[in-house]
Amino acid sequence: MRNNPKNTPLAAFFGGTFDPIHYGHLRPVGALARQVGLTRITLLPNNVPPHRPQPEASAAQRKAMAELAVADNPLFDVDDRELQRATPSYTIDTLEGLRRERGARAPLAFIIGQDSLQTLHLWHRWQDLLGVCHLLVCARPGYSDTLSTPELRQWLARHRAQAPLALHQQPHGLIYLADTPLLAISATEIRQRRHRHDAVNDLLPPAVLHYIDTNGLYRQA
Ligand SMILES: Nc1ncnc2c1ncn2[C@@H]1O[C@H](COP(=O)(O)OP(=O)(O)OP(=O)(O)O)[C@@H](O)[C@H]1O
Ligand SMILES: O=C(O)c1ccc[n+]([C@@H]2O[C@H](COP(=O)([O-])O)[C@@H](O)[C@H]2O)c1
Repeated sequence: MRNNPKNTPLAAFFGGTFDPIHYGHLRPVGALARQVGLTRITLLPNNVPPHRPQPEASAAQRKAMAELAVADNPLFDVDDRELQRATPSYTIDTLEGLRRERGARAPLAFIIGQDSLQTLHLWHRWQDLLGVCHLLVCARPGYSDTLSTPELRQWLARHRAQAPLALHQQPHGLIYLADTPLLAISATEIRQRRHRHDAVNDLLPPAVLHYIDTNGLYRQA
């Protein structure tokens, strides 16, 4: 594995449907940034999520909510490249594009929650992901640390990083399971609460809630 001779900072991308973005996204990745020493997390809202029903909010609305959620936080920015493609937002395609832009030696990471790790073997070309990036995994309540298939368990054991330092030294190839706070929040629950006209203000940033209200989002079941 080639190392990182120029000490390029580890770039971390956090993909999601973000329908809508909520504290269950933002708080674990904030803790992850402190643990790993990330100076920038780039949110990557997807256009056509590969393995789930299509979002209720439009791509433009989900992007706008992501931007509002992080407007006051210099740790984050938003990259809308997946919104430019009408085809399914396969993560490997996006990461290969980022790798081409950044060169072979720059350290690159993709952030997922524990639920995504459990189903990673269903992703398009999942076995190629570590050839392009590291995977940083946030804990999520209700999803076990033990992976669902023997294949995934062996793959994790082969690639697991015990400490964050190696993530900065190698350009790709490691999986880091971070000890992040557990937040039992999902976008599904937020949409359902809105459909029932129940409050959601404790679950997402006020600017996002204001946008949801102003645009009448998540009112039709
Ligand atoms: N509460 C949470 N804790 C940790 N990770 C989370 C949490 N919510 C979402 N994630 C992670 O964030 C990424 C994007 O998630 P997504 O936008 O699908 O949110 P979601 O709340 O799971 O949405 P939905 O309920 O619509 O499926 C995924 O990798 C997911 O694992
Ligand atoms: O590449 C794939 O096959 C793939 C399958 C499922 C999810 N993903 C990506 O994983 C991220 C989290 O997905 P989701 O559905 O939980 O929002 C988001 O960036 C998706 O585009 C990617």
